[in-house]
Amino acid sequence: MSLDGALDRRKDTHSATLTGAGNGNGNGALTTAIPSYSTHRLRLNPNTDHKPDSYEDLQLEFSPLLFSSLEHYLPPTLLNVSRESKVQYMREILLRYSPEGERTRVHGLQARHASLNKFSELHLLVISPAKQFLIDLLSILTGSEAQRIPTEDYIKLPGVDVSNSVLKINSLTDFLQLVLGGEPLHRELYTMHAANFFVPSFLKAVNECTEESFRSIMTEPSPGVFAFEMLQPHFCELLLAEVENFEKWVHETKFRIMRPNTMNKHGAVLDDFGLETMLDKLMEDFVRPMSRVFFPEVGGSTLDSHHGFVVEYGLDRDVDLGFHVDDSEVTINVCLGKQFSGGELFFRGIRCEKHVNTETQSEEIFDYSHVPGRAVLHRGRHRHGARATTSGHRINLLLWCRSSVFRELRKYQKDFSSWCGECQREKKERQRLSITTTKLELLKREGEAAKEAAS
Ligand SMILES: O=C(O)CCC(=O)C(=O)O
Ligand SMILES: [Fe+2]
Repeated sequence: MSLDGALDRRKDTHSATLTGAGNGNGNGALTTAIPSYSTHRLRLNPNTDHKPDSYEDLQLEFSPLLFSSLEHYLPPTLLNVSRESKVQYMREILLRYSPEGERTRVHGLQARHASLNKFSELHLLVISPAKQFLIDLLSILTGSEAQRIPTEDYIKLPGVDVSNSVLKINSLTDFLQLVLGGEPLHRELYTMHAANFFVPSFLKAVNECTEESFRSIMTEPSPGVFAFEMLQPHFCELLLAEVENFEKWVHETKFRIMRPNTMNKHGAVLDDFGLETMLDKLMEDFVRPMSRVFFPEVGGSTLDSHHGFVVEYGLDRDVDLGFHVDDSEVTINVCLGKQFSGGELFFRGIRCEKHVNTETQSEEIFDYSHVPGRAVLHRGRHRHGARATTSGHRINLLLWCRSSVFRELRKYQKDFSSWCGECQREKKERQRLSITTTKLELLKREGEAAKEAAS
């Protein structure tokens, strides 16, 4: 692999749109022919600036408010088409939620039995930006007024005992998963059970939470790269099965998911299928304590958001990964399995934005071989890539952790010599020059003084 070319800045695609499958380019053809559902797309994040039409005057089988609400989620190209086209498009999507034969009328609205049963036991904590849409959709599905409890952002369903179960909905994807029947396979993964997830040595080190305790379980084979045993084999198996299950569901429902970032064609964003809360805990309670100790100068103690995903390599998947820096302050990369050869990570020194393409010094060259269950912790700005996985399948869990404080402060700084290898070298060079100049100046003065004394 060549490292000569310009290095990539990996960006996640997480904030981009969630799209349905098919070509669905959403043009005006919709007025004359109603394509099958598979061509209908919704955005994951609503366009909040869009002013929706009113549908109050139309005789529709769904609440007019639902159509207005759903409009925010239409693909951009559809926002300005005629109201009739939008209605057709949105009806098609809504009808999908209440397929023929499963439909019933509750309080004059359509509801889907299966969903109704599911929801009747649930207290939904909705964290999604799609909140209002979900509330409207819930009203449709349950046939009664779903209520938002503003202080907690819960949705309460009338006549439902909410004390026993709480289900978090983080995203529209979560919701679709629930409604369309894409149930999680291993629910125990969705809340943090540290004793089941991590190996005892890792738990002990985090509990003690000192540099000494961390170093006792880690190696630092190259400055700023820490490797340690972290995940239990059973947890890796469950997570692999969960990812497989999710991908099967995606395939069956023909949803096209967003890939983890700009450089992968395979893999999945774990946050998008309900693991966001668990991964947030992983960042807060496990990654941040380590980063506070090892990476304080890049916001390690103030990590406050994450992007969590899996990457999948093999000859029939992504094969390798080009030279890049992550869009993170701190990255934790844990190998989940399975059997593979190749796939080594190569590291080439830490750089700030200005120096990202500067030369590598020999002492910055380091290669790391992945081992299932083992984690690598490094700064996001540590330049790296992954060599080809030459046989089998390699699946890794990645958590890119970010600090908004660090990102804000960075805007006002120019010198990053506390972490950037090149800034450090430049600073040392400046110091060396200034010492030499001072020495020369002193010598000159001594010479002059000697001359004066002699004359
Ligand atoms: O394949 C790997 O282990 C590296 C993945 C990586 O660097 C990334 O996803 O940012
Ligand atoms: Fe990376």
